[in-house]
Amino acid sequence: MTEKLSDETRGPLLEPLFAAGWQMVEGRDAIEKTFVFKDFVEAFGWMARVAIWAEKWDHHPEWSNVYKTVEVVLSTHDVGGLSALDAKLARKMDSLAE
Ligand SMILES: C[C@H](O)[C@H](O)[C@H]1CNC2=NC(N)=NC(=O)C2=N1
Repeated sequence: MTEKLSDETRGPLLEPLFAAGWQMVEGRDAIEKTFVFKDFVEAFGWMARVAIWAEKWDHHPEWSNVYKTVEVVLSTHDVGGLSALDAKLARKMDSLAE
């Protein structure tokens, strides 16, 4: 069952993501990161690969794409804030962008 991150669990899960360029969304329990790729094909290819994992895990990003830039916000709507699924999807996004 998905649960909102507790005070004890959020530090260890989120600190590595902050070090990797993620940050808290102002006024919301959500994380955001802007990914910039070489061109549109790279950006959209990455989105397609992420989408397969998102669907597999039934956990979907809020994102927008303009040419080679993808702005991502992750939060768990079912719990009204961050859950471990957001950290898991963020790590997958980072590894697929490498
Ligand atoms: C019914 C379905 O499983 C839920 O609505 C899933 C789908 N994808 C989701 N994605 C995200 N980011 N948060 C959710 O709470 C969520 N819930």
